[in-house]
Amino acid sequence: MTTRTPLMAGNWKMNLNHLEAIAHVQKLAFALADKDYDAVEVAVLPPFTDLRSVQTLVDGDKLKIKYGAQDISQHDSGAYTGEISGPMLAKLKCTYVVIGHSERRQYHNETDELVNAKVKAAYKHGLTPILCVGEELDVREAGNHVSHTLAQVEGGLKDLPAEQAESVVIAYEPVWAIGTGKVCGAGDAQEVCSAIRAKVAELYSQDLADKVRIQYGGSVKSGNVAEIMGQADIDGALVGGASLDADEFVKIIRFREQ
Ligand SMILES: O=C(CO)COP(=O)(O)O
Repeated sequence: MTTRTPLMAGNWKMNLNHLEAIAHVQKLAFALADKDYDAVEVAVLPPFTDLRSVQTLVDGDKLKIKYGAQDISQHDSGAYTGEISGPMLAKLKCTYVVIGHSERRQYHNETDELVNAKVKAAYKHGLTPILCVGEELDVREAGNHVSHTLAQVEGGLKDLPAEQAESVVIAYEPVWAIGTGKVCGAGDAQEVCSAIRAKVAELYSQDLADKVRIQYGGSVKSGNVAEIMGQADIDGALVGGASLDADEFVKIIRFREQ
């Protein structure tokens, strides 16, 4: 059985300017410094405009905190006003990039085809995708949450070679649980996450599927993280709102101490 290091990632969404980002990462680093947190990988996912500042801080102070972006263009360069490319993110030494977040699917009409192109663009430039999948409320109420989510997994990973797929992070984020305070029950989240792992095994192999980290996201807080992390197929959390409060995010990172 492969041991997967949990990944606790803070998706800041469109919050914190670059000065606030510096203060926030310093606070996190300070709070995490007194104890070893090697057993958990920690990442922040700030807006693009903060990345250079976060990089300078992480590099300068040799912090173990990793960072990444919230989106990537499928193109390497060219006339794509407002877009940010893989080479630009790689130059900033980003480790991760969020791809296909439900807010981008919803407000920017991102399709599985585009998400798949972005996943490939990330790997082309040495970035690890955090591929977001998950159903809307009506889909869950109709009982189609598993098939809907698995179709997104299959679409996002289409034609991706095994050497790349084995390092992908998949974030299961039921849309109805994002920012609503309605956390998906741990058992319900496990049901979908185990189905995601089975789908990855079907697409590649059981061995590869055992290496892939699957996160849960949607109203994760210090009060519910331990139960979520207690599930066999949940290897971390993608945290929105609660990651903007450094003390709360540190409690989430230290879920084992609860
Ligand atoms: O969308 C999310 C993380 O990507 C979850 O957001 P909340 O934790 O604010 O519900």
